Amino acid sequence: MSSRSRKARSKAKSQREGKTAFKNSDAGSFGDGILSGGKKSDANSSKIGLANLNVPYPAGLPTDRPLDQEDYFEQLAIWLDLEAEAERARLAKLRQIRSQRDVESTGQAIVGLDMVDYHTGLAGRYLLDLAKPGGKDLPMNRLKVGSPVVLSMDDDPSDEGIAGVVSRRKNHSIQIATDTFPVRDQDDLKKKGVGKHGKSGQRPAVVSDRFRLDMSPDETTRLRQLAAMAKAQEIRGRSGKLRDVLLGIKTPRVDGNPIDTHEIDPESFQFELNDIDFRTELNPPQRDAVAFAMMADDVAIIHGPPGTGKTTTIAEIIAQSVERGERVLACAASNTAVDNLLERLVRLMPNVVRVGHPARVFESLQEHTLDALVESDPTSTVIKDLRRELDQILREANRPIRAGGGRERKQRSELFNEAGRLRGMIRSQERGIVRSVIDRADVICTTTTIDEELLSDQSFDLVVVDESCQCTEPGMWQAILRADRLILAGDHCQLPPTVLSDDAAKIGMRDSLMQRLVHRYGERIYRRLTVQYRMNESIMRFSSDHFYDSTLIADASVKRHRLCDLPNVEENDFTTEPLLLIDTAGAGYEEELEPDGQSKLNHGEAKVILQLVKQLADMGVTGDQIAVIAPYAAQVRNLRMRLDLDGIEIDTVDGFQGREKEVVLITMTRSNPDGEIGFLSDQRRSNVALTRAKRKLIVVGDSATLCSHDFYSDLYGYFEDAGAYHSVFTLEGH
Ligand SMILES: Nc1ncnc2c1ncn2[C@@H]1O[C@H](COP(=O)(O)OP(=O)(O)OP(=O)(O)O)[C@@H](O)[C@H]1O
Repeated sequence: MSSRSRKARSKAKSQREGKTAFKNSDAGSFGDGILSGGKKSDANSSKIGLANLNVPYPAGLPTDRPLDQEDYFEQLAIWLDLEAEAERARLAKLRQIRSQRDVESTGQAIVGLDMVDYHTGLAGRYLLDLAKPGGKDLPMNRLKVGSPVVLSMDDDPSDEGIAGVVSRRKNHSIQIATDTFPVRDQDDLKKKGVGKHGKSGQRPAVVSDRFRLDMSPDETTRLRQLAAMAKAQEIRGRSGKLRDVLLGIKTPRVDGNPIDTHEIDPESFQFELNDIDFRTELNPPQRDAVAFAMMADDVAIIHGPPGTGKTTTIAEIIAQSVERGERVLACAASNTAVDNLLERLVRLMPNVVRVGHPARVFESLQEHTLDALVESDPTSTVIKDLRRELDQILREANRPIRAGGGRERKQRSELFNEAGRLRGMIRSQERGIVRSVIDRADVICTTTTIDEELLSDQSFDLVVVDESCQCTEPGMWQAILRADRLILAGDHCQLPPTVLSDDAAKIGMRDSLMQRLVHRYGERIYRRLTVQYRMNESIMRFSSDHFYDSTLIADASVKRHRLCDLPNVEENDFTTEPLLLIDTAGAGYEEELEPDGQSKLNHGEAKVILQLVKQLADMGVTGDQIAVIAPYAAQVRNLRMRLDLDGIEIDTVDGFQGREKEVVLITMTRSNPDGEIGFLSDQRRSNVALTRAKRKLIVVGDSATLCSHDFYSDLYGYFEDAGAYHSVFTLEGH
C-alpha cells in the first residue's frame, strides 16, 4: 500500500470516529431543515421528507462555515485515493478468477474472445472488434460504451494487457479503442521456453489467439480529476471567484446581490421573466427556474424530481444563454444523460457539438458528434486517404510469420514504424479541423470526464451539469474550471454516484456538490420543479409524500392515465387500477445467494413475475411497454433467462434511472428470517424504482422481511390504503 493510501486510510478512520479534517460539527445531522424549504426536520416522523431523508449528509464536509481551500482539496484527493485503492483491489480479485463461468458471472469480464476485425478511427486509435467463437451472444456484462478495460491474452495470467475503452457494444460483439495494437511477443515466448507446440507437445498454456477483457480501474479519469483540482487551487478571475463561492468563502449572488442577505426583488424577477422569449412551452415552476438561473451571477441549482422536465428546463436555459451571445458547456456524468440533453438541444439550436465517441451517441444524433463533423469537413478528404493507407499497412504487418521468418519479422517492424509515422500525420491534420469545429460551436456537450486534449484551453460563459447528484465532487472540477457561471440540475433523492470504496463513501464521497450547496444556502440557491409528466397520480403520490414534501403535482395529461387507455389493451380491474402489491410473506419464497457469486436471487418471486407478465401480455400489453426492475443483478440474470417476451426490459435500478415504461414490475428479492434488506435500505434506490412506471406499478415482495423497516412498512400501508394489497395466496398456483 502506498504511503498516500495509508494516510488516506488512517484519515478515513479518524474521520469515521468523528475526528474530521474539518472538525465537522453537524456530521450526520441534517442542519436546520433547509432542504425542506426552511421547515425543521422532525426526527420522530416516520415520513421521510427532504429534511430528514435518510442520507447522512454531510459526512465529510461541513456546511455551516466556509471551507478551507487546502483542506477541501486534500479531502477530495483522499476520496480519490481510497476509491483507486478499492478499484485496484476489485480488479486484482477479478483477474485471479480463471474459470470462465465464475469470471463472467461477475459481469466485469468477458473471456475467450476472438479479434474478428480491426481498423483505425479518429486520432489514429485502433478499433478492435471482439466476439465469441461462432458468433455466440456475449454473456450479460457491465462493460458499457466508455468503460475503461484491459485487453489481455486469455490464457496468460502474467500478461498485463493493454488499456482501452469500450467504443461499441452489440449482443454478439464488443469493440474497444486502444492506442496500442495487441501483438503477442513471440520472442518473449521463446525465452520462456515455450515452442510452437508447448513444452509437453500439447497446446501451450501461454500461446493463444484468444483474448480476455476486464473492466479496469479508471486511472485516466482519476488523474484528470487530480490535475483539475490542482489547477483549481491556482485559478484567478471569474473561475477563481466561482471556486470561492462553491467553497463558501464568497457568497453566491443573484442579480448582483448576495443571497444570504437579499431576497430577490420581485419586480426585477418579473422583469427578467417578461424579458425572456421562451423557446419551449414551459409550466410556471419551469419558467421561474429559467429566470432564476438567468439571474444567478455565479451558481444556481434546479431540483428536478422524477419526470418534472429538468432536462427540458435546462435545455431552455442553455438556449437563452446562447441567445445572449454566450458559449455553453453542457455536461452530465453519464453518456446517456448527455445524449438526453443533446436530443433536446438540437431541437432548439443548430450549433451544438457532442464530444465523445460516436458509438456512445444515439443513432439519431450521430451527425452532431465531433467525429461526424470533422469527417464531413471539406478538408478531411486527405485524412481519409491517409487512414486507408494506414489500414492497409496494418493488415500487411499482421500477416502470420512463418517459423524462422527473420526477414519477415524485420519487414513487419518497418511496417509498424511506417504505421506510427502515418498516425502522427493523421493526428496533426485532425487536430486542426477539430480545433476549428470546437471553436465555432455555441454549445459543447460532453460527460464531466472531459477530454483535456480536445477542450484544453476552452472556457465557457456558462457550464451546466445535468444529473449532477450522480457526480462526485472530485468529478465536477474539470467542468467547473472552465466556467464563469455554473448551473447544477439533479435530484439528490435519486441514485447517488457509484463509489466503490466504503471508506470513501462513509466520509462523504457519495454526497454531491449540489447537495452540499443546498445544505449551506438553503432555498435561496435552488428552484424545484413540481409538475410531473410521467406517472398516474396514484403512482406519484407515495414518492411525493416521502421525498418531496408532497409538492409534486401530476400534469392533467398523465394524472389519470391507465393501462387500459393504451390501444389494444383490454379493460378490466387489472388494467384499470394503477397500483398492485403482491405480498409473498408466508409462501417460503426465500432469497438465495447466486452460485459462485455474491448477488441475490429469488426463484419464488421470479415465478410470480412470470405469471404477472404473462397476464399483462394476454391482456394486450406489448413487451416494449413492460419493464421488470430488480435490485440485484442475479435476480435480473435469473429473470432474463426465464422471461421470453419480445421487447421486455429487465434491469437493475441503476440501469433504469432516467427511464420510464408504461408498466413496471419490481421484484424486491430480499426474503429472510432476519429482516436483512442490504442496499434496499438506501431509499433513494427505491425512489428511482417506484417512479419509473407511467400507468401501472406492480411490487412483489415479502412484508415479513421488508416491513421491519419504516419506509417499507409505509409503502405496504400505502398500497393497502389504495386497496391494491394482495397476498400471493390469492394468485393461482401459490
Ligand atoms: N412543460 C412541459 N409541458 C409538457 N410536457 C413536458 C413539459 N416539461 C417536460 N415535459 C415532458 O416530460 C417528460 C420528462 O421531461 P424531461 O426528460 O425533461 O424530465 P426529467 O426531469 O429530465 O426526467 P427524469 O426524471 O427522467 O430525469 C418529457 O416527455 C417532456 O417532453
